[in-house]
Amino acid sequence: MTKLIISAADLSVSLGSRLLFECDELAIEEGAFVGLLGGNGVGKTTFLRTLLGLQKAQYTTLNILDAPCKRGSSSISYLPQLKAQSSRLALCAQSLFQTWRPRSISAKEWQRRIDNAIDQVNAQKIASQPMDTLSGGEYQRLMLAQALLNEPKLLLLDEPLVGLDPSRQYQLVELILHLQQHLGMTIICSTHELNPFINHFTEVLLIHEQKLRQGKATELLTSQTLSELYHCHLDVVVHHGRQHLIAHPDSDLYV
Ligand SMILES: Nc1ncnc2c1ncn2[C@@H]1O[C@H](COP(=O)(O)OP(=O)(O)OP(=O)(O)O)[C@@H](O)[C@H]1O
Repeated sequence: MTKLIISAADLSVSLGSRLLFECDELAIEEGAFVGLLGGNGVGKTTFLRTLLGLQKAQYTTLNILDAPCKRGSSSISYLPQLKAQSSRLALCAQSLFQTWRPRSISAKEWQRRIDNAIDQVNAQKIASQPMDTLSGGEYQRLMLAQALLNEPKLLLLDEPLVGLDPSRQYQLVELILHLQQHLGMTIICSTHELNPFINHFTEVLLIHEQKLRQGKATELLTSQTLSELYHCHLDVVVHHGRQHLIAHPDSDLYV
């Protein structure tokens, strides 16, 4: 039987008196590649923060990696959403990553992990450059390297493709697939950029009308479900054996 990485029951998350989302049951299996989808402001980042133990939530069960959800698990890594002016650091990534060595890991082992993570995101050339001089896409690649330093079992990605050109987007998707398929990581990825991912998600979480819903990618990544989710006419079409999402902005909006 496949192991569950996340299991939750009766989960609900509110900010003050405002309910963001709730769900009866959630079960994410080890090795899944999960797309976390929903319109702006529905609570995707808040859901990821909930898994990290950073956001207060109500639940009867919320287990992650066989233990009750808690803050600071070294088996979970998080790549936050890139925001303008994210970096004011004059340090380069190599030096910055050195400062994050946990006491339990030797300097030699940590340096091996740093080199490995930087190699994985193909960022050797920019790892010695001050972080505040990097382009948005370069910065994002190094932040992904940072998320790999702990060799996590669960990787949470919040809009990882923002700021990347189309070629870099597809390269990053290839890297994420490598982490999932060859290193066995379970990955939850919030995104508004569906086309680079649509053929690869195995599972989908939708946040819509304050409900968090889970399903197989084949069941939920359909024209109807996505059109309802984003309140506009979207078609999932197959071209050369691959799915693509096409928007029809001039058609009547769904309400
Ligand atoms: N600290 C906070 N205080 C008050 N409201 C907050 C706080 N953090 C988030 N919110 C609100 O909670 C809602 C959910 O925010 P969240 O960032 O989780 O949405 P999201 O689905 O990730 O959005 P987007 O797709 O735009 O990134 C938003 O309306 C946001 O304004």
